[in-house]
Amino acid sequence: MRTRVKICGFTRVEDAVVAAQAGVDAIGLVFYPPSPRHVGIAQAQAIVAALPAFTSVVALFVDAHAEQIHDVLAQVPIDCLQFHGDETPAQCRLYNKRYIKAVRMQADTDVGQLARAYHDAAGLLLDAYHPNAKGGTGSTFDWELIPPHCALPIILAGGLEPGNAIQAIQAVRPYALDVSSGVEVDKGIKDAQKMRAFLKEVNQGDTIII
Ligand SMILES: O=C(O)c1ccccc1NCC(=O)[C@H](O)[C@H](O)COP(=O)(O)O
Repeated sequence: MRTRVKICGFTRVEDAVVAAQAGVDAIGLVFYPPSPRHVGIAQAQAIVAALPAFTSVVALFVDAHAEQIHDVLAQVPIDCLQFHGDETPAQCRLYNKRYIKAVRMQADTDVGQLARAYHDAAGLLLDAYHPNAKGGTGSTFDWELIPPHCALPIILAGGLEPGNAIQAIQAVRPYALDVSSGVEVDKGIKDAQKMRAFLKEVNQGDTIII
């Protein structure tokens, strides 16, 4: 099975269009005001309206109030939610939407236990831990912490870039890769060449494995 790619943290229509043309599977929109990649409703609507069919839209939240999430869902066509905070399984299930639970990996993180707790998630996104940031840090983590088998699709994130995508695919064999900082010129500003290079590398990685 080919490795899917989500590029996260778009703030500009033109960047999302380039990503879609290059073959990205999903784009991520950050609805978390402290993030430099945060988008408002109008900007999110403009980005989604510019996308072709079959490019999924993932909306990312960090411990958001339910009203904020309902507000986004009512106004922006979202395919999937992504929770990056301390949301419980019950909170993730409130919206009748497919969801991804993000986990910031530490030495004692029990991925198997999390997969059981969030058993109805569409995937577990495994990201680097940082004491002061919830995501989008550009840091990798020790991929040895990921168990070889998991009941949920694994979405590998954290410090990916053109240059380590093949290595990531070979080491982890994830369902998908998720990248943000590694394809940017600045936070929220994507680099067309880096996005294309990343997607090309993932295709190469899949070819090597097959
Ligand atoms: O991107 C952000 O600013 C962000 C802020 C708060 C929580 C999550 C955030 N991003 C989540 C993502 O899905 C990123 O793509 C993921 O953390 C990987 O980021 P990076 O290491 O920069 O590739």
